[in-house]
Amino acid sequence: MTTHSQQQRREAMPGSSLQDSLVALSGVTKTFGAVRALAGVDLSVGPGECIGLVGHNGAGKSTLMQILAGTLRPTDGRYDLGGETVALSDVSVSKAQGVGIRCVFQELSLCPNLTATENVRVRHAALSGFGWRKRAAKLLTEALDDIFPGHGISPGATVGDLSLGRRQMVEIAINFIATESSHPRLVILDEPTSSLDQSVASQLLAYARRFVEAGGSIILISHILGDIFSTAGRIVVMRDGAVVADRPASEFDRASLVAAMGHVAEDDEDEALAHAAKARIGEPVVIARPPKQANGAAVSLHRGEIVGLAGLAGHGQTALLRLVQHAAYHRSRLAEVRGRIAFVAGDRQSDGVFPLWSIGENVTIRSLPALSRLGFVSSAREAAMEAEWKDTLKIRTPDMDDNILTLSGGNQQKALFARALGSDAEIIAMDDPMRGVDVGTKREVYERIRKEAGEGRSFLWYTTEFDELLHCDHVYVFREGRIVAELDRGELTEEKVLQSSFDEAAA
Ligand SMILES: Nc1ncnc2c1ncn2[C@@H]1O[C@H](COP(=O)(O)OP(=O)(O)OP(=O)(O)O)[C@@H](O)[C@H]1O
Repeated sequence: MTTHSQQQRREAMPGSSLQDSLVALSGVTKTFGAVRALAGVDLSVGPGECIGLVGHNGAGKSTLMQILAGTLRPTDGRYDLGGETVALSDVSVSKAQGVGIRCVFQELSLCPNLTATENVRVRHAALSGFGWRKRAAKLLTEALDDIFPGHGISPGATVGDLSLGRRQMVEIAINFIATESSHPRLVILDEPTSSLDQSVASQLLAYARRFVEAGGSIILISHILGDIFSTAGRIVVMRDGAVVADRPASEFDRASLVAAMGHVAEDDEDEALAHAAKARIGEPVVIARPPKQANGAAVSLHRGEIVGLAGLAGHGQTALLRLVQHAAYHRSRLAEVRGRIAFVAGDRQSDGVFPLWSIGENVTIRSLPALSRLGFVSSAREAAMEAEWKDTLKIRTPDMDDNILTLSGGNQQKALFARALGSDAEIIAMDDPMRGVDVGTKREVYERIRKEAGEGRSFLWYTTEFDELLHCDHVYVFREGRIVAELDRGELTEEKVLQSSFDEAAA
């Protein structure tokens, strides 16, 4: 832990207190043009440590990790690897990898047109020569078996054909592979559970604990505070580019951690839990039957309702949302949609963000007809909409004209929310949209969804987080592409959802 007194000692005896650490940063700053992403950060990581790194969207967590992993150079400060100071101009991925630092980034970095085995080869150059394919496949399968028992992933599968969750599992496994020339000593996991369903996420966190017990180090970034508390021995809190707390996890509870991040402590949780399911009145605005459903069951959504789609990831929920979206514009024998619909993508990289456009353009694109007069888009109205949503969802940027990719991951997701919520759509379909969104913003979005549902908007919401289902009026649990249970708000429990998700007989 980098306490104040350690800091003073470090200043008195340069380098001495850093010698035991695998990697240590002091006074590190990073600027991107006018944006100061890091404002003098100290962080050291020793062997056998699991550090939970938390903070609001745009606090600087990913930037800090990119510096640790050598993919970004600090603007200023000091960078020590294995007790040796590295000149800032020499900070590089190969130097960091040389001491065993690996990073699983938030935006997946596998090559989609290669197989999982070939991606292992890309990451581990040592796997070359005769028989590399066999060796790489074996190492990958062993790592997957160790971390995600029962994963069902074939090493010969093309990555682009795998679900987002499975791609994430391959990416994680690749980073834990040890070869003759390289062993993982510090693995950075930047929101690793955001695309995994709960049972797979638990496997990963259990593996992380075993890795740390065996002397390895982990930095875990997550907005799911339960993940942090169950896994980290030490918690580092970042706010506006600075570390504002760095203490043993046992010294925090949920409320003090949320407060340290700068969010208002939550006291309104019960409000969500207490609300009763809305009575279903009139005709549904959406009715959709999964293609594999044999018994006639269908998802129905009424005006002003929040309907949740639950179950393990990849069991047909996203496919149903796509079916509904398609049916809004084309005739379909499986789905009927009465009303304008907007979609909030979960896989923002491939489905949501227009990467060459500005933040503002990404927000307003769905609303251009409403912002136009006599066929011309009014730039004043466009700017007003951008300003309103920047403020409402606290999108952290100095300028909405900046490219969308300059935003942190969570802030990109907020822009997608703004696009849908700010549009004139009567129905909002959401594909596990809260991935990577910080605790404070999530609460504001939940509140907004409930308020808008109260005013008549309808929400069809696929989520992998059980707590989010508590905001729904009705929940449909999916398994193997079919609806296997329908639960009213009053009868919803985590146990029932899990039971239906796994129960063979239920199908
Ligand atoms: N390439 C870039 N160009 C301009 N600004 C950037 C760039 N990368 C990051 N930033 C800015 O740096 C700040 C920190 O971003 P960072 O991604 O580190 O945040 P984070 O804490 O990881 O957020 P999240 O929880 O949303 O992932 C943000 O204001 C972001 O907009």
